[in-house]
Amino acid sequence: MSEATRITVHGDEPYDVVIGTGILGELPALVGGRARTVAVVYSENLPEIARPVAGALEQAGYLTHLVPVPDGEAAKDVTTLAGLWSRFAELGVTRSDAVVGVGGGATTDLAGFAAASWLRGVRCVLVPTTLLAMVDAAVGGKTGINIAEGKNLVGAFAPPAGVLCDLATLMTVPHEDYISGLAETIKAGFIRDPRILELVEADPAGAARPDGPHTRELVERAIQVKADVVGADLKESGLREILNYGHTLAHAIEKSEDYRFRHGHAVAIGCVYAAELARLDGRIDDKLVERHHEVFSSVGLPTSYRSESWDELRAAMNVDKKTRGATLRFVVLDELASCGRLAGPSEELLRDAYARVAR
Ligand SMILES: NC(=O)c1ccc[n+]([C@@H]2O[C@H](COP(=O)([O-])OP(=O)(O)OC[C@H]3O[C@@H](n4cnc5c(N)ncnc54)[C@H](O)[C@@H]3O)[C@@H](O)[C@H]2O)c1
Ligand SMILES: O=C(O)C(=O)C[C@@H](O)[C@H](O)[C@H](O)COP(=O)(O)O
Ligand SMILES: [Zn+2]
Repeated sequence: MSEATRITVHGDEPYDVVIGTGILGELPALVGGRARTVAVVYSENLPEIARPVAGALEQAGYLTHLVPVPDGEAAKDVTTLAGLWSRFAELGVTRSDAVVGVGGGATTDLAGFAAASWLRGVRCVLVPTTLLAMVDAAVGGKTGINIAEGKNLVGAFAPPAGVLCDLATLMTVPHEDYISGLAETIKAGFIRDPRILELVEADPAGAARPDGPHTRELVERAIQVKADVVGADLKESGLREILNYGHTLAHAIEKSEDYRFRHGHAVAIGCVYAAELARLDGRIDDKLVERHHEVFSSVGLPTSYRSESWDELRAAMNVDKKTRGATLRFVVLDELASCGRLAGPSEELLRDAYARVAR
């Protein structure tokens, strides 16, 4: 057990992200005293993590029910969501009760939306178990599911009541899923906290392991970036868009690949693409673009992607949530840790930048 760090996310209803090792004992306080019944929604892949979570709640006196959902991205669909609503009805989850979501970002996105939509909103505490979910998905209140037309197109802004990041759970995360989370961590470095980039660059192999020397600092720094941004702009009216760096192409790749492509891997490619766009638009120099290629590839993330159809990928980008009317908008860097927007880029620019990542 290690001493926990608390990062408060400010806003109308502030909440804490609690970070440490062996800190399950902190969970009941996050769930709070009002709830009696707690539905623990967890990925069916993770019973060994979900059972102790439920145990800690039972010990604290809650009537606790384990509610498994299919693993990973496949669970972020309307059928699974409807199944959760029915289960909550059976279990008698009332407005004063709570949902606890346990798993990677797919599970926390789903559990968060199920809680936000059940009875128009019940208390939700998230226990992220992947690096990606800790540094990004579980913090900030974006919840939702995918539909055939695009990624996360149905959902709600519904901040959790608390987030518990037990770093011990990271030890069993498959390597490819771990580095997928590193992509969002590195993204936070480019948009806001370059110290993250320095830590990764100094020891890429260490950064790519959950027991690396700087894991906790990387997690805390990335969560701090997310907390600062969503605390200032929950509903993405401006600043929050920077967290979407790399995501315009990333979500198009995920959709084209039927959501069987890891989110972080797509984000790494998307960030390189955004850097290439910024270079072609005269905003950043070759060195900063090369830094993107190097830092992502140093930890084993992809920096190139060739689609069978550029037209399909290009069309998929239109449903990006930053699009306004017919105007596609990208988050780009004007310099390191300073973001601008590229609105309505020409088709030629989009294709030229793509040629540089399709190598
Ligand atoms: N809401 C947001 O702000 C936000 C931010 C970033 C990403 N996301 C979403 O998060 C999702 C990606 O999350 P992810 O990368 O965590 O993927 P994921 O949830 O699919 O989990 C990846 C895999 O890791 C396994 N796993 C999880 N924890 C484990 C553990 N401790 N030990 C062993 N295996 C474990 C899961 O069973 C799964 O097979 C995407 O749907 C993405 O859109 C949301
Ligand atoms: O929190 C945000 O805001 C983000 O954009 C973080 C992203 O990493 C995340 O993948 C998010 O789910 C994307 O949101 P979307 O609105 O583009 O679906
Ligand atoms: Zn993301």
